[in-house]
Amino acid sequence: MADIIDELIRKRGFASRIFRNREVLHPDYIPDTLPHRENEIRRLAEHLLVSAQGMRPSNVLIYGLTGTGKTVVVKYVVSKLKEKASSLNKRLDYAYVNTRKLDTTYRVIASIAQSIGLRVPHTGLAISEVYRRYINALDSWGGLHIIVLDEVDYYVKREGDDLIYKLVRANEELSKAKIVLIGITNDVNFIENLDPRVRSSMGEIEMVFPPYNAEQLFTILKQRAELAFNQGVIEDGVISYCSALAAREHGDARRALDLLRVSGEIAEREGAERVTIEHVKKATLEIEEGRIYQSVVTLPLHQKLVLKKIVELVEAKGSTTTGEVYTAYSNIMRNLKYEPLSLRRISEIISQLDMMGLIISEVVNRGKYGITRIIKIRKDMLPVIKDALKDVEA
Ligand SMILES: Nc1ncnc2c1ncn2[C@@H]1O[C@H](COP(=O)(O)OP(=O)(O)OP(=O)(O)O)[C@@H](O)[C@H]1O
Repeated sequence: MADIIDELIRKRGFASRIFRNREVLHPDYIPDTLPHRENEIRRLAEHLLVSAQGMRPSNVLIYGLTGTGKTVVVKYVVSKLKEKASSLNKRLDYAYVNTRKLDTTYRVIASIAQSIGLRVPHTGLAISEVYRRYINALDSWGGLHIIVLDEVDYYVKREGDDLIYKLVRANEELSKAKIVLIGITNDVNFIENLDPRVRSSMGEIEMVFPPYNAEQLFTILKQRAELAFNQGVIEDGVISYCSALAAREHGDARRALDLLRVSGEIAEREGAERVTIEHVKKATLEIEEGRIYQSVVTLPLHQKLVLKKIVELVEAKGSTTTGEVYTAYSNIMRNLKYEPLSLRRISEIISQLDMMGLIISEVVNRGKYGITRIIKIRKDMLPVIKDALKDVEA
C-alpha cells in the first residue's frame, strides 16, 4: 500500500504543477477588479451612496443572462461600501441571500435578521415575529441596510411576494434606519409577474447586464489565469479558445472560468506539464457530460422510462420513431401494471427531451406513410445517459 502512495508522490509531488491558487477560479471568489463592468459598478455604487446620504432609498432590479457578472458586481460594490463605511464610522451593512438556496420565507427573513447580528432560532418563531424583531433591531442600529435577494424570481414563484412587499414598505415604519432592496434575476419577465404594488417599488431602478463578447471574456480569463496557474503552464491559445467557446454560448463568464478550471484539472490528472487546447476539448466534453448526467437523473419517472426505451431502440437499430417508442413504453407500463400515458403525452415528452439536448429528433415526411419523427442520440453521449438511467428498472 505504501508503494502506491510513494509512487503517486514521486509522480505528482506535493505542490500542484499546474495550479498556484485554485480558489481564484471558484465561483464565490471576488476579484480585486472586474473588467468591463466599470459602468455598472459606478452606477450601483452612486445610487447606494445617495441612499446612504439620507435620501429616500430606491430599490434596484438587476437583469442579465447567467454569468454576466450580476452577483459578483453586487457583492463587490456592497462589500467595498461596507468596508469604507466602517473606516469612516458610518453605519452601512448588507445581507446577501441566495433565495434559490434558502428556500423558505422563514429562512430568508432569518438570514436577513442574522446579518445585523440578531440571533434567530432555526424554527419555532412566527415569520411576523422574526420580521418585527428585525425591524426593531434595525431601527435601534440606525444605518442603511442593503438587502440583496439573488435569484429572486425563484423565491417569488415559490413563496409569493408578500415578504418583498413588506420589505419595500418597511422604510415607512423605520425612523432612524433605512432599507434598500437589490433584486437579481435572469428572468426578464420576472417583473411582469409581480403584484403591481411591488412592481413599482421593486423596479424603481433597473439595470441590465449585457453578455460578454469573446474579447471581454479574454481579459477576464487572463486576469484570473495569472493568479490561478503557475507561470508558463497555460499554452498559447488556450485562453482565447476558452473565451471563444464561452462567447458562442451567450457570453457566460462562469462557463469560461469553469472551462479553464476543468482544463487545468484534466492536465493535472494526466500529469501534464502544461494546459493545452486538447485539455480544453476534453474539458468541454466533461462539462457537457456532467450537465447531461444531472439533467437525466433529475427527470420525472415517465420521462426516464421514455428515454430508457429510446436508448435501447437506438442501440439496437441506430435510430427509432415515436411509434416504436410508444409501443415499447406501453409494454413496460402494462408489465408493471400501470396505465400508460397517451401517445400525445409521449410525443410531448419526446419534444421536451429534444429541447433539453438529450436526444436529436427530426420530423420527416414519408409520403403516403405520413409524417414521422426520427429519433437519435449522440454516440458520445450514450454512455453517460445510460449511466444516469442505470437505476431505472424497466
Ligand atoms: N467582469 C468580470 N471580471 C471578473 N470576473 C467576472 C466578471 N464577470 C463575471 N465574472 C466571474 O464569472 C462568474 C460568474 O459571474 P456571476 O456569478 O456574477 O454571474 P451572474 O450574472 O450572477 O450569473 P447567474 O445569473 O448565473 O447567477 C464568477 O466567477 C465571477 O467572478
